[in-house]
Amino acid sequence: EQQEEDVLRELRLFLRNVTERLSLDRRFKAFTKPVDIEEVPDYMLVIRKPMDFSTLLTNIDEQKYVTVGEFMSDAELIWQNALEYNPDSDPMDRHIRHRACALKDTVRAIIRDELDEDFERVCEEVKESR
Ligand SMILES: CC(=O)c1csc(NC(=O)C2C[NH2+]C2)n1
Repeated sequence: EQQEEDVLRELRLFLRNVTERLSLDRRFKAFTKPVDIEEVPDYMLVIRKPMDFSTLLTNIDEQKYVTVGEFMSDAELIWQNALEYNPDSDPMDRHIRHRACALKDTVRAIIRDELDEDFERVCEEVKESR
């Protein structure tokens, strides 16, 4: 009913705000768009489920996420994929792993500081009722 639509609209506003703030952070530039196959041809062979901020925003607008937990499952792919694709000791791999770890800690801190537990509980109840 209407109250449910109000809750999901507020969720989308929160998730868009978080994702847009991450997209503006220069440390996370490598994560803003899907990896370019021309530049990194073997990426799709190694990474089964690519994810990036622009895809998160599209998913939000397509109302894919009913809870913050569902959003986090996709958001976590961004740093998990980067750690998987860049395992070596060479400086470039270490650099992107450092940024992936910074992204993980940044997202977790934002959710801890800015998501009201009661709000997420209401979203979970909407999800269970569907
Ligand atoms: C988004 C992401 O994880 C990414 C984009 S390029 C890249 N890694 C490299 O280009 C090479 C450095 N060792 C492989 N990782």
